[in-house]
Amino acid sequence: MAAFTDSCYLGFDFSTQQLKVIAVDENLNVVQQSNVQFDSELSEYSTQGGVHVHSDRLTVTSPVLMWVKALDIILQKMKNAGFDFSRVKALSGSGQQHGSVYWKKGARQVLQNLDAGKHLHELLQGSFAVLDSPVWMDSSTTEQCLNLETTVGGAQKLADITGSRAYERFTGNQIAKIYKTRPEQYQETERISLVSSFASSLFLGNYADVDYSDGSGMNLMDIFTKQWSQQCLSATAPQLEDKLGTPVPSTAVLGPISTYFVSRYGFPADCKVVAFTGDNPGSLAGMRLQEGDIAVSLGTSDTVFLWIKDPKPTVEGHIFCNPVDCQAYMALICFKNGSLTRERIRNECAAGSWEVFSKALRSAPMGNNGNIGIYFDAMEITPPTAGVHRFNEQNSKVAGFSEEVEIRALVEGQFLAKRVHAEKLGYKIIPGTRVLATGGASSNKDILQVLSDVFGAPVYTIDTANSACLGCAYRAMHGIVVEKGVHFAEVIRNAPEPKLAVTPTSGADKVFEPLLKRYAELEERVFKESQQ
Ligand SMILES: Nc1ncnc2c1ncn2[C@@H]1O[C@H](COP(=O)(O)OP(=O)(O)O)[C@@H](O)[C@H]1O
Ligand SMILES: O=C(CO)[C@@H](O)[C@H](O)COP(=O)(O)O
Repeated sequence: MAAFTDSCYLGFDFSTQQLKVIAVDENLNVVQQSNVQFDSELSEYSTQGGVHVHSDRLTVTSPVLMWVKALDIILQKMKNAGFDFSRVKALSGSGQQHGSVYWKKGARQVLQNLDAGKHLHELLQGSFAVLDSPVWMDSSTTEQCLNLETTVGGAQKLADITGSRAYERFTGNQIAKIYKTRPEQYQETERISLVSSFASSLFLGNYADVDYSDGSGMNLMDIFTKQWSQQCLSATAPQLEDKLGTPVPSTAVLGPISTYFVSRYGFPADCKVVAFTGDNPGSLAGMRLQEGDIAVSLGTSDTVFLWIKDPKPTVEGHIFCNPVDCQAYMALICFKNGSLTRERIRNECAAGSWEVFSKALRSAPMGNNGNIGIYFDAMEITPPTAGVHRFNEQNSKVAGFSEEVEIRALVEGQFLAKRVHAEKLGYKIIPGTRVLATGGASSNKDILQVLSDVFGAPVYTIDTANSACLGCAYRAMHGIVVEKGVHFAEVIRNAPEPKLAVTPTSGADKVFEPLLKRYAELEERVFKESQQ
């Protein structure tokens, strides 16, 4: 029997639609979970899906004070539930990737002198030079992307340095836009954080450095030297290095928790804050990904990611530094039209019910009688194009599908896209490949069945869909022993293994092989037509 132990570790996730937290004990058992939904529990900020989409349909931001208030609320909820904060030895966390926070001159001092009698959102009201933080859904910085690529010598050259060609949502391009369109606010900015390092700054009571893994999503850091690229910094905005701090290993202990949390919630004074990272890197840690596995995250965005040793950056997809092993990397492809598009089709074709949606998935045949759909409600990232496109089995465009066909076309199309783009980057599904699914939609077995059929591989899940939180609770635990040279894998050796959720339906490979080819051709056609 596992030994009883009182200590525990917290992992937070500041994701797109909500703030979540998980506590694990020394035996890696989850002992507490909580969350705060931005739209419903912080309705005063009027977000939809956690964000504000601006009138140009390209600019997407979130109110930074909403995230601060969410932290006040979640800690209060834990306190009300009787959670004993004095047990917390270390904490870490993650944030939606690429988003940026602009701290106003003087904010460091405010962070260092927080009055434990007041809420954080009251204390930090005047601490941000930009109140609406650009987030990963933003695609308004094409001009800045072109400028950056031209300055460094092209898209591939930029990918060779930073792991990615210029992407609109990447933080450097967002900073360049702020500098150009709001120069006074840029001048007023003392420090720029990612959502992840902003969140760790709150716990630290000081500016926290950006970690290598989330820092790889900025188009500013050299992923091989793990330092800022001077060429990229100077192409982005003046005095930028001063505002960014220094990148640190994702395993770094940043310091003890701020006295604010000690006095207000009863955290121990020596509770350690371990560097926060991106939500996808956090999930990589939580899912116990092994080489050869493919992770599919079905959160607000859909992402596909892998653990890799020898990165070869290209102009499609991203290479990030690995969050748990400084020698390794992770490859990632991001799809913007994930859960929110599934929700739209659910609302239009399944009376707003996931059960009805699932029933429709089960009743339409695998392969959907050759009907294929591409549903890019918002400007997609992979590939960068927008619009809804439906094709019948002869590849002719059709105006609409029946409700059942529409639902299956959406889910099959989303997974065909994932496999097509992963294979384009050279990833092969081989016997023994495991697909590890996570994120909100991974709780839906009928969606996972389609994933398994399209990938021709078994799909595994872990007990919680919040793998980023879990991974960060594990990372917090690792932070305590990392200086002794203990590897992450050793720390999580006794964590529960992912469990088999579904296996491919017999005959799925024959159905999907031709569809993969057709999907790739149709998507290419849609993309080319959009460029004319
Ligand atoms: N049963 C379900 N079937 C399909 N999707 C679901 C189901 N339950 C939740 N979801 C989706 O999960 C999404 C939230 O996933 P989550 O990983 O928590 O997102 P994020 O971390 O980006 O905030 C919701 O937008 C919702 O569409
Ligand atoms: O942009 C990316 C990854 O590059 C997104 O995956 C964001 O990190 C948002 O994550 P979710 O809130 O959808 O989990």
